[in-house]
Amino acid sequence: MTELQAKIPDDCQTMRDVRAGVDETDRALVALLERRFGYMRAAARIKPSRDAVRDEERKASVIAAARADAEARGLPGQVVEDIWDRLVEGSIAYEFKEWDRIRD
Ligand SMILES: C=C(O[C@@H]1C=C(C(=O)O)C=C[C@H]1O)C(=O)O
Repeated sequence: MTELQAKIPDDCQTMRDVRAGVDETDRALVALLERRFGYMRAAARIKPSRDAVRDEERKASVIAAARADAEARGLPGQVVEDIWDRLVEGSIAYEFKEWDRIRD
């Protein structure tokens, strides 16, 4: 990942500073999503059965870990849980598409 240039939040003095920080952070998050979706393509390649794509037990554990991590950092747990629910559902949909695509 490229190095971050924007001011840290506590050093921001203007909305220009804030928005530069938000935009830079968003680009970094999307780069991490690119990596995470790459693991979904790997899972689609590795899982032998289509039935294994959706794993509810793993989904619950991934979301609980994100929530616990967020709360330990002083972030709102419910917000992070909701984001992760959407992220994992989107990941599962992506993994299904990929599973079908490589076996067609
Ligand atoms: C990548 C996996 O496939 C799915 C995607 C998950 C995720 O986005 O974290 C979690 C559970 C699975 O339903 C997996 O089984 O670990």
